[in-house]
Amino acid sequence: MTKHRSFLQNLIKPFTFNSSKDRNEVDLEKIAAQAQGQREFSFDTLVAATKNFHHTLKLGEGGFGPVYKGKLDDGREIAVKKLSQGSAQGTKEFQSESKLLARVQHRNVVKLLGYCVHGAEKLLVYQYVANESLDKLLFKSDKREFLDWKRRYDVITGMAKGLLYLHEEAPCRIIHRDIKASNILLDEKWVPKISDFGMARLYPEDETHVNTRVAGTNGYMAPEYLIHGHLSEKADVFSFGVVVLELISGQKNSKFNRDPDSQSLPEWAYKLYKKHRSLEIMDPTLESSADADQIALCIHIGLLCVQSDPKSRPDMDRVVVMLSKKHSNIVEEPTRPGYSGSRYRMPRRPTASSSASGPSGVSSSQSLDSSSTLTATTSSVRIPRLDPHGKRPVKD
Ligand SMILES: Nc1ncnc2c1ncn2[C@@H]1O[C@H](COP(=O)(O)OP(=O)(O)OP(=O)(O)O)[C@@H](O)[C@H]1O
Repeated sequence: MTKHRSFLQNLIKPFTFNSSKDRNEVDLEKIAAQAQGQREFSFDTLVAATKNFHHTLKLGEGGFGPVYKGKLDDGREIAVKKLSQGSAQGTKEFQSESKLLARVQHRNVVKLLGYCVHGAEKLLVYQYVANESLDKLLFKSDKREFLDWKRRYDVITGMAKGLLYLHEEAPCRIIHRDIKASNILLDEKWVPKISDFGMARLYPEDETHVNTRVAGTNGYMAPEYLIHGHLSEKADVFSFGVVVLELISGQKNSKFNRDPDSQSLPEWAYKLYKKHRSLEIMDPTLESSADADQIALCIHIGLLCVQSDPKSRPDMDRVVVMLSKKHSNIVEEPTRPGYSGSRYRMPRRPTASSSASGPSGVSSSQSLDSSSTLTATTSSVRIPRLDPHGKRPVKD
């Protein structure tokens, strides 16, 4: 029996602690709990950090609300997003989703430091990313030269790795839903960081918001999401492909006008690809830094990503593998690109009563025909009218 007991004690030994170790254990738990608690910021902390949300600290305003720059007492710079009230989520869900999203950690994804709930207000606190967003660099002629080919290639590979992480490796499955040049931020070392991730989880079934963003993000939306609301990782793959083609051409898809015979940047790139002239889409400012093989490879990958049929598009895992190749010796051949909503405007007609898109809501019906152009059908998708910036429904 004694023998038996000492055997048991030996067995348990590694799992028992003396009193000082016990204390350490308690301390560690406390620290962990505090760290966890830090994910919840008090409103006062954010008021102090942003000088009461001073207008001079406003970084901009997106579809989810205004974003302010701030500085915490410990010196960390932050970006605070005040969410618009449209969230369908209650406080509890918002808190648990935000906690989960705060565990998302990747070099190519903006870090969510935490959140704050103050009465009806909900706020998200991000790490501050010093350089501008990709759209501000790429589509402004005086800034484009900062983006030589190496930097653009690094943005492409970084975005691909960040998206792969969100789709397959993060603590929860994250479809971004809004990959576009303005949601790629560059840090002081030009490392690309995907911002605004997790909005599909925080605004899960908010039709109004989804529709606002569908309309507000013309040029990047996968056709099946734009038209039928089908959201999957492949919708992100499509948007990624558009950004790749924008990075190479310096052309904004939603304002595409380089070729009167092409409705969009992907279509233009596809036509040239078919004639073995794909390099002609290259931004002239890249001439001195270009690596022709790498650019051809990226155009090929971009075209695979923007294919009309989501099933034909590669997943991000495959994209990362393809990007690591030296030459464009990929076996997959791209088929026609899907239409991403840049040139076609659906005929608008006012709805009788539209709680989803507000009094100005319009109902349009669309589908893709075999060549991926928009045609009218009886299925209904609500598309609100846009303001000149394409962000919000316009009140009639
Ligand atoms: N973490 C951050 N660090 C630095 N600037 C940021 C950060 N997050 C957002 N910004 C800036 O704040 C502004 C608003 O960003 P936000 O993502 O809300 O909107 P957007 O990308 O312009 O539009 P949308 O809501 O349609 O995506 C942008 O200029 C963006 O560059």
